[in-house]
Amino acid sequence: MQRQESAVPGTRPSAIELENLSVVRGRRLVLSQLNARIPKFDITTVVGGNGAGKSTLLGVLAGVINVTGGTLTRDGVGRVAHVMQRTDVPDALPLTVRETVAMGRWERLGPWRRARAEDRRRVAETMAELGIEGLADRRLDELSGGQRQRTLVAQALVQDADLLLLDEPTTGLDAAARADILGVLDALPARGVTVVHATHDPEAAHRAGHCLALDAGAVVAGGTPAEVLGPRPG
Ligand SMILES: Nc1ncnc2c1ncn2[C@@H]1O[C@H](COP(=O)(O)OP(=O)(O)OP(=O)(O)O)[C@@H](O)[C@H]1O
Repeated sequence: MQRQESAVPGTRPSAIELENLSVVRGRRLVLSQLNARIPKFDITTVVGGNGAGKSTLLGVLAGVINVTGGTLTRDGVGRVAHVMQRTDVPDALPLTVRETVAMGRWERLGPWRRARAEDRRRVAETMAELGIEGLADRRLDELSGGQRQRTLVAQALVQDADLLLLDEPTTGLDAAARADILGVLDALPARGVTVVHATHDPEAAHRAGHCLALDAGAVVAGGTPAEVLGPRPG
């Protein structure tokens, strides 16, 4: 039986509520009657095996995958930034790290796409936060996987979005890159950002206020990471 979620009095208000949400992709029902909530100004981790529906759920939250049934209610969610799985991003674009991060500001620029001092400041500050300022003039195709991933996270952060969605951002990274990215995410709720982070990494999944476990396109558990995953590893 599915353990469905409902808002418990005293918990943070929801940024997003999903009710009986279904998604068909191709001819396959990939999310089925899903009920879940994403608490505001908190980190929600999404766990589940390969094919459980994590990326599809992020795509729905990003508004790039259409729902087939059910409802999605947002509250106070304006700008959304989405860091897709690294394998879904072309890595041979002839762009530098600085240009790639600066693309995250495009939506904020006026019709002439002229970066203002504030845009340049946010790009520089975010590259420093992710430890890639020394790579600013390197092209994406000259980076390691971990350096490229830091760049993609920086491009999302610089958008100053209300909702940040990340699909397995630490997969395949060394311990330092992983710790840097997770440390940056930890600080976001206090800055008024709601974070949803799909991960296969048990320790990362615990670094959240809320956790959703998916299996075969359904939420099988939702609550605190300890409730959903058991005690923290280590
Ligand atoms: N475009 C598509 N057309 C048809 N089926 C799809 C499509 N994209 C994904 N699926 C199917 O939807 C299901 C959920 O896929 P999804 O990528 O959301 O899972 P996931 O939990 O993110 O998996 P992983 O951990 O492997 O990234 C899988 O069975 C997958 O084969």
